[in-house]
Amino acid sequence: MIAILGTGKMGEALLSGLVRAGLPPNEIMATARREDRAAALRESYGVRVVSNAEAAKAAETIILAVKPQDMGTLLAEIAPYVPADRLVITVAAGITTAFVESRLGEAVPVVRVMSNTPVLVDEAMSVISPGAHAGERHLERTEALLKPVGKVLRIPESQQDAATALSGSGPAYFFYLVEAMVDAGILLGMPRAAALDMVTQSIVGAAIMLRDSGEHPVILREAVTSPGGTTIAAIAELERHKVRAAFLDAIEAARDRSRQLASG
Ligand SMILES: NC(=O)C1=CN([C@@H]2O[C@H](COP(=O)(O)OP(=O)(O)OC[C@H]3O[C@@H](n4cnc5c(N)ncnc54)[C@H](OP(=O)(O)O)[C@@H]3O)[C@@H](O)[C@H]2O)C=CC1
Ligand SMILES: O=C(O)[C@@H]1CCC=N1
Repeated sequence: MIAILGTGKMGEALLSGLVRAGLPPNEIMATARREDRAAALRESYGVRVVSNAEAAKAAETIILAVKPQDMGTLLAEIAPYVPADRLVITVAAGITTAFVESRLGEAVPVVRVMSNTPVLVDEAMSVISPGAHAGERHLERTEALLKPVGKVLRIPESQQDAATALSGSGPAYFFYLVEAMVDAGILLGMPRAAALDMVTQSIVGAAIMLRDSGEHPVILREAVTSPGGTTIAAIAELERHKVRAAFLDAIEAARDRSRQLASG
């Protein structure tokens, strides 16, 4: 039995992935804070929505998917019901395995995961790190859960905040870029729907080339950038506005915010 505690956006994305991967709904439990949310989850996935205590008691694998700010309260609630033979997976930004271990009060195996919302289309990037009491079999169990919904990479926990900033938040940067490019299309007089189509297909095409060609992004960009042409005119403006420096600063700010989150 697998339980997802705090089934919001990320918890539901993981839940839907488990169901798509063929896990029977009667082997999944979910928890929610509001009854309307609980009813919606029951209705959409056919899973049992129960209390946190009930889920913690019954599940061999417990996935903690509340916001970092709610993690202390949730852990205090479930601590009496989590013996050391369980696997606890935390997907919250900034929450360390040590934070979870210290509150569960037993030698509970904890694996920290940072995934992202493309889990909804089986294209997640999930990075995983073991806590003090988690071994190879716990990592393998975590990988088995996450591999059907995307790519999984093991990283040292010291890199989790950076990974949160890069791939956890990453999809938001691309959506933001798409918004900005569509606005540019509107500025140039393009209908919104056509602009969105053009930008979306360009980002999908570019992403697939990047993933499947094995080429470095610089080579791929250079192939688009004709001497004296249109692309270099745009790139000159991006450089003038220090877009690369903005990305470096932005992702560093996200990493710093991830580090702060465990302290509320
Ligand atoms: N969104 C994303 O792209 C990603 C999010 N994450 C991580 O996932 C976690 C959840 O984020 P996200 O899904 O965006 O946030 P949400 O607010 O959508 O999800 C959290 C859910 O937990 C519920 N909740 C809070 N406390 C309890 C409790 N004690 N018992 C039961 N349910 C509870 C909330 O209920 P209510 O609706 O009533 O507030 C909410 O539905 C965070 O820790 C975040 O860092 C990680 C990677 C990507
Ligand atoms: O914005 C956040 O805090 C979460 C963590 C990574 C993506 N979303």
